[in-house]
Amino acid sequence: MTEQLEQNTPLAIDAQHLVKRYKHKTAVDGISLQIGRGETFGILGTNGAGKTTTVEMIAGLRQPSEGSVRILGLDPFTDRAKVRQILGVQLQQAYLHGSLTVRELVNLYRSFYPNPLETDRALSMVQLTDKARTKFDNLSGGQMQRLSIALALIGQPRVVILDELTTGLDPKARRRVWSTIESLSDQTVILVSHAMDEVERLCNRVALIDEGRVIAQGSPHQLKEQTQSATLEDAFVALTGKDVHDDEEEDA
Ligand SMILES: Nc1ncnc2c1ncn2[C@@H]1O[C@H](COP(=O)(O)OP(=O)(O)OP(=O)(O)O)[C@@H](O)[C@H]1O
Repeated sequence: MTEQLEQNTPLAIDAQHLVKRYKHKTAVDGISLQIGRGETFGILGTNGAGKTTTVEMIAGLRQPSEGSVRILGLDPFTDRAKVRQILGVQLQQAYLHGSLTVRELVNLYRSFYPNPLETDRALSMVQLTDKARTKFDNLSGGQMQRLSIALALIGQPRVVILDELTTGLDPKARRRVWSTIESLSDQTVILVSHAMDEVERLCNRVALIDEGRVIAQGSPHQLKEQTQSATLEDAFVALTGKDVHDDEEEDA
């Protein structure tokens, strides 16, 4: 079923004119993204730009006010059960049962997928082998983060959404996670990030989001060329007029 879909659908993600309105705020204001199979696609933007809302709508976790999403041709709302089998998601805050151990959580997530990674392989991939018997609540922030990455990848999903992949990890752990992401073969990755080095290293294409809209899109190299910038961070500042670490309150 999934194989058939992939042959018929060149795009891994086809998001058309996504809008999310809250009572006093339009968080996402007409975002369209077309992401090909096998791409590692970065979503960059300042705090409050609408990145998380966008990927939550793509993942079927937040209902759009307008627009549509297809993941390998499937609608994440109406084809929820099928999408669950082909999609892995790492969100900024992991809502996991704190009294379960790391191994129990990995085994629980394995049970959701038809062809999951072996438990021990998943644990070693994120250097949590020696924490297998530790309860989630007793992990450090970085260990929780690494577990959430393992859980996003456990089902060998065709499409993976990673929101703030390595925020809070130490430099060594970041590099290991990057290698893990680089080793994913033919999976499609959407990476929401503030870290320019991470985006530049991992992503073949990037969308810059500002105030709920895509203001620029292209490879990191193209964005630098377009703005005659030496670094992606400089390109970001040139295109948005903001620093990537600006807070929305400071812009108001
Ligand atoms: N449930 C909600 N109700 C009202 N406003 C919301 C809600 N969720 C998000 N927002 C607002 O929508 C805007 C976009 O939020 P979002 O979390 O998507 O931004 P972001 O780009 O992911 O930011 P960050 O980098 O800080 O995570 C923000 O102004 C936020 O305050």
